[in-house]
Amino acid sequence: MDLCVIGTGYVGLVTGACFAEMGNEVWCVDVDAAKIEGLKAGKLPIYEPGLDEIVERNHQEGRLRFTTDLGEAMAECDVLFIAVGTPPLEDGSADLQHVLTVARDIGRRLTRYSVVVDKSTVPVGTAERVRRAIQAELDARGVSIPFDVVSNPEFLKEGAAVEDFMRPDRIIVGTDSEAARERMAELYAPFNRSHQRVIYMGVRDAEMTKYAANAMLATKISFMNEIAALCERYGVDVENVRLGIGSDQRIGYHFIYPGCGYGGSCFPKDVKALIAMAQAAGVEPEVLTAVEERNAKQKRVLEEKIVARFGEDLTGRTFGVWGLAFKPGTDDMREAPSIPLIEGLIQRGARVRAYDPVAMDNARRVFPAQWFDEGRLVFTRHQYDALDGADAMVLVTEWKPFRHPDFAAIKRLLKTPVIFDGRNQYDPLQLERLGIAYVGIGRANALAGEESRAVAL
Ligand SMILES: NC(=O)c1ccc[n+]([C@@H]2O[C@H](COP(=O)([O-])OP(=O)(O)OC[C@H]3O[C@@H](n4cnc5c(N)ncnc54)[C@H](O)[C@@H]3O)[C@@H](O)[C@H]2O)c1
Ligand SMILES: O=c1ccn([C@@H]2O[C@H](COP(=O)(O)OP(=O)(O)O[C@H]3O[C@H](CO)[C@@H](O)[C@H](O)[C@H]3O)[C@@H](O)[C@H]2O)c(=O)[nH]1
Repeated sequence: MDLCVIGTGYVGLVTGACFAEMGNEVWCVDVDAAKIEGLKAGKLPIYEPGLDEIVERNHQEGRLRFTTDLGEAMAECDVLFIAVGTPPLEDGSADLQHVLTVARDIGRRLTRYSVVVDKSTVPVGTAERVRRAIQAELDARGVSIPFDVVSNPEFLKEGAAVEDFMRPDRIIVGTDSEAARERMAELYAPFNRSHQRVIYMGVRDAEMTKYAANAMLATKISFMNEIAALCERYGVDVENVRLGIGSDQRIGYHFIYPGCGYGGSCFPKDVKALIAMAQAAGVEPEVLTAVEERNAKQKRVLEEKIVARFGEDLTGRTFGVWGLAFKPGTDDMREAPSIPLIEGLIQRGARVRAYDPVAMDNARRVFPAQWFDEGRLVFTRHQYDALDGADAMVLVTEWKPFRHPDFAAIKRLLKTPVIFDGRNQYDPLQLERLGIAYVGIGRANALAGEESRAVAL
C-alpha cells in the first residue's frame, strides 16, 4: 500500500519505517526541514534501538522516502497517518494545533477517497474535529471528495519502539466506516500472522482507550511509589512486596517498579489531559489527580533523601549522577526525573557531574548554558568519571551498564561511599558488606533513621 505518515518524530518515524519494512511504500512528511534533510542523508533525529537499520535499508531500497512537501507525498498515497505532537496546554488539556493544521493541509490537497488515520494521542471527539477541518477545506475548494477519519492510537514504548510496533499486544482501530476498516485490515494483516491483534471499535472508544491505558499504567506506578513511602516508614523492603504482589496474576509484574517518578512525553501529559477531559465533563478526577500529585512528589524524593543526609545547604558538595534520559534505551529528556533533581541540587549550591550513554546532547539543551560555563554542571565522557571526587552517587536511569557496576571502583572514586538508588537496582546488603551506604526507594534501610525504626516497633 502507499502510505503517508505526517510527523516524523518518535511515533511517525517508527510507524513509517515499520510499515516500509512490511513492504509498503511510505512517505514520511515533516515541517522540520533539518530533520528531513538529515533523514535523507541517513541521519536519524532520535535514538531508538534497531530503528537506524530499518530506516537505512528501506530508504536505500526506495520504500521509505522523506519530504517536507505534503502535496508530493499525497499525490501517491490514500492512507494518511497523522503522527504529530499533542503537548499539554497550560490547563493540562491536549494542544491540538498541530493535528488540526495537518487536517487543514490534507483538506487543501485531497484529490481522491482517502483514509485519514489519527495516530497521535488525542482527546475524545478529535477525529470529529479533524473530519470537520478537512471538510471545511473541501467546501472552500468547492469540491466533494469522500474520506474517512480513523482513530488508531499508538502504544509503543520508547526504547523498545520497533519491537512494540512489530509485535504489538493489540492494535486498536476505531472506525464506523466499512471502507476504512477494510484498508486498515489490509494494512495490519502482516502484524496478525500468529493471531488476530486488531480490536475494532468506535472512533471515540479508540480515543479513550489510549488515555485509559496510559492512565492505568501511571496509576500502577504511583500506587507502588506510595506503597514504597509506607514501606520506608515501617521498615519493610518494597522490593519484596513488589515480588510478593506481582506473582498474583491479577496484578502482574509489569509497571509496579517504584522509583523516582515516571517521566517521558506520554504519562505526565496524558494523565493531565485526562484530568482536563474529566473536569470539562463535570467528573471529579479523584484517582487521576492523586496519581499526578504522587508523581510530582516522587520526582523530589531523591533530592529529599540527599538533603536528609547532607543538609539543606549543599554548597561545596558534588554529586555524580548516572542517567539523564527519562528511561533507559532513549535519548528523550521530556519530563525526565533527572531534570528537577539536578536543578534542585544546583540551586542548593551543589555541583553535579552527570553521565548518560545517549541523552547528553539533548540534556545539554535542557539546562542553562551558564551552569556548564561555570562548571556547576559537567557531563562526563564515562560513567565512572561522573563519580570522581563526588560526595555521593545518584542513580536516576537504569541503563544496562549501570546495573552491575564495579562497586570497588565506585567506592574508590567517591569522597564518601554513598549511593542513592532511584531505581532500586542494587542490593542494599551487598553494598553494606562492601562498606557503601545505600539509600533506595522504599527499601528497609532507606531512611536508616530512628524514625523508621520507631514506627516499625
Ligand atoms: N513518543 C512516544 O513514545 C509515543 C507513543 C505513543 C503515542 N505517542 C503520541 O504520538 C504523538 C507524536 O508523539 P512523538 O513523541 O512522536 O512526537 P515528536 O514531537 O517526537 O514528533 C512530532 C513531529 O511532528 C512534526 N510536526 C509538527 N507539526 C507538523 C505539521 N503540521 N506537519 C508535519 N509535521 C509536523 C514535528 O516537527 C515533529 O517532528 C503524540 O500525540 C504522542 O502523545 C507518542
Ligand atoms: O514500573 C515502572 C514502569 C515505568 N516507570 C517509569 O514510567 C515512565 C514511562 O515508561 P514507559 O511506559 O516504559 O515508557 P514510554 O515510552 O513513556 O511509554 C508509555 O507511553 C507511551 C506513549 O503514550 C505508550 O505508547 C506506552 O504504551 C507507555 O508504556 C518512565 O519514566 C519509567 O521510568 C516506573 O517508574 N515504574
